[in-house]
Amino acid sequence: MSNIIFTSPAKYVQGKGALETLGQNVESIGRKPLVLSDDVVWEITGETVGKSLEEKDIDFHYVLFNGEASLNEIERIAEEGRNEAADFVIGVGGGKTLDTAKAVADELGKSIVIVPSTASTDAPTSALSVIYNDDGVFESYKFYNKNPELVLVDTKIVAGAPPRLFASGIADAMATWVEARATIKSNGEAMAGGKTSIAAAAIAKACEETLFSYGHSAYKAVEKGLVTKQVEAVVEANTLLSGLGFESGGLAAAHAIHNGFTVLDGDIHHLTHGEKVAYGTLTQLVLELHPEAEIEKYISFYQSLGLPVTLEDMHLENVSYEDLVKVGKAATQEGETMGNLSSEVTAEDVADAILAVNQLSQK
Ligand SMILES: NC(=O)c1ccc[n+]([C@@H]2O[C@H](COP(=O)([O-])OP(=O)(O)OC[C@H]3O[C@@H](n4cnc5c(N)ncnc54)[C@H](O)[C@@H]3O)[C@@H](O)[C@H]2O)c1
Ligand SMILES: [Zn+2]
Repeated sequence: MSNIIFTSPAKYVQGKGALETLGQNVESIGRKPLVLSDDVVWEITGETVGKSLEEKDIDFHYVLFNGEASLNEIERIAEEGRNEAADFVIGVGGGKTLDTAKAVADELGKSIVIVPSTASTDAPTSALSVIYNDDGVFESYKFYNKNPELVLVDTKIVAGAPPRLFASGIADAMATWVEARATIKSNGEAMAGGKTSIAAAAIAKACEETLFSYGHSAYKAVEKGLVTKQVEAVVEANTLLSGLGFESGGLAAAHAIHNGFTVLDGDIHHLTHGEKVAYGTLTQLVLELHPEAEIEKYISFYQSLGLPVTLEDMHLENVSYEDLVKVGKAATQEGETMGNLSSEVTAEDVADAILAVNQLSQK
């Protein structure tokens, strides 16, 4: 019997204006960080990051992120880190920036500090990256020995990001309990490499409860750029609860189907990670034979957040059955987390369930 494994970052800080405390929170970690961020995010955060680090005499080297969490991009940035003798890495941005920053830190053998600029995924807390090829097709999960040293979330910045990203983070987080529950039921293994602890299960469950309670009002607040108590709760659910809950709780069909969707060409590539996960979650609920009323509760919640629940929403209204079987093949391939739902699910089962979600959502 394998062990229970629970893993987490050393420290999590969240609040309005938290970015101003970056310097004081990292001064014990190192003196010369490589800071990775794309141009959009750097425009929003660069001045505060710079000021906060300079206050503590921390001399940083900024590198512009090019947009894909690919092995080529990781190698390019790691090379800069070596040349600059960086002694730790700070990633500032969305999921792809953060995943790349984690991989760079691992290459350099240094600590990683994560500053999410959006609550769009549960990437911040985990000790893994999702790696794509340069064209954005899912390639693999890359695992590390250690979680981030620090995750620091400024809710003012996160709430100022496009509401679509916030809704995407809710979708990623809604998958957490659905997938952890399946992993527990099948006695599967979580991403952390062991069985699900009571702690991880409780966190995953609290994640879903928080989102059903406050997700919609938080989304409405973010549409107006407000940081309410509801927003704080949902940012915590999207980031901390979902992050701990998926990594130590387990992924199953929803994320395997998300990864499957990335093999398709076309407009689906313009959807966010969370949007594809939303449809994957509904597909998992169908595969699990949940009562219609239960699935409809998820569908209407997603609809209220502008998340995709039909094939048309997914830009797949003209998709062929063969292409859906391709998605199913990728989702059920050896090593995919579909095994945490059941090892008996076939590519055709996935294709049929994707179509069944579309039918349920038309009602
Ligand atoms: N490692 C993990 O544990 C894990 C978990 C979940 C998801 N992921 C990965 O995360 C990635 C998806 O991340 P994502 O959805 O954040 O997308 P992303 O990183 O591709 O893009 C985010 C976009 O939002 C913009 N942005 C970020 N903050 C902003 C702000 N405050 N204001 C305006 N624009 C802002 C960025 O410039 C960028 O264009 C996928 O690759 C997925 O596989 C990883
Ligand atoms: Zn995810």
